[in-house]
Amino acid sequence: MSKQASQQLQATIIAAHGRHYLADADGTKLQCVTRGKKTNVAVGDIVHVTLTSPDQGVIDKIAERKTLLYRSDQYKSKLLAANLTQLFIVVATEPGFADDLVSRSLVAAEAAGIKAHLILNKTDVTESLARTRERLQPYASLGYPVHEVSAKGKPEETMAILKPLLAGQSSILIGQSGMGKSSLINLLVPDADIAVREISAALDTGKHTTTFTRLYQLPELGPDSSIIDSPGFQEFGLYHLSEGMLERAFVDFEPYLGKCKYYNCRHLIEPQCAILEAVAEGKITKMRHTLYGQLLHESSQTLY
Ligand SMILES: Nc1nc2c(ncn2[C@@H]2O[C@H](COP(=O)(O)OP(=O)(O)OP(=O)(O)O)[C@@H](O)[C@H]2O)c(=O)[nH]1
Ligand SMILES: [Zn+2]
Repeated sequence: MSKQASQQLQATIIAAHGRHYLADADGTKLQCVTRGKKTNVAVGDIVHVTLTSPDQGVIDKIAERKTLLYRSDQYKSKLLAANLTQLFIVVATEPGFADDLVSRSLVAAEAAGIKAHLILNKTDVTESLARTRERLQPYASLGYPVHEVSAKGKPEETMAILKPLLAGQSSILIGQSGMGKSSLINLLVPDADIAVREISAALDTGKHTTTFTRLYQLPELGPDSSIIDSPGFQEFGLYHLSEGMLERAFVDFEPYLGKCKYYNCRHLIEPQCAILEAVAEGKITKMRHTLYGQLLHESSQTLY
């Protein structure tokens, strides 16, 4: 009699907390750990798991990723999610949103090869609607779609707008705290709260915290439809982007790249720089160029 081979399964990582992961293998939830001290697994990863008990396993292999979204600080980069096809930045009429965070999210999406959209929530707050629309105009001009919704005021209309956008896609919602991200998730995933409690228990996060990224399948929108909810954050560090990646992640720079006098132009103070000329002519906004300069500076500060 041969010893029974330990069973291997393919699963999707649906939540991560430190080195503890929760994976979904055709509906069965598996608590997983990595071998050694590796923390290179992201929510959305397709993994091969060797079972150590009916609901526990070890991650042996990560399948090749289609995309990988990061953020980073000076010291390390952090995997946000794998295999995304699109990213939604949630902003609201109230409280006000930070342009810096929106712009950084757009740059991160471009660098990862992920389509980016904006969602303007709380359109029922009419006092600040016109002003917020105005603030979003520069992003719409860059070609990023802006979808107006009201999770609390018009839940059905909101669902009707979002569902077709999410069908067949792997999406992530990101945004600052208070924009209504949880309200949108609760509309799209009615039992999200229960799932969060289950995940917290399985990952032993200690309390019913929502400070972890988690993936929800959206089977009613067709196969391969899922949405990832990430904790609200106030910063989006992009220290990991190289200079070459940065200039390409600014869609508004595209028509001018390769047209500077110096092939290695950094577009900061160089003479006959096509980007600086476009800024002077108002074809690239000062806000975007300033952010580019800031990100270039950050990318030179990495300690890893
Ligand atoms: N007026 C109005 N308020 C909304 C709407 N959507 C959400 N809110 C409110 O905005 C507040 C924040 O909503 P949440 O869904 O908790 O926001 P969040 O972005 O998940 O915030 P965090 O949980 O802090 O990350 C709550 O008081 C919601 O009731 C909306 O469409 N209109
Ligand atoms: Zn230049």
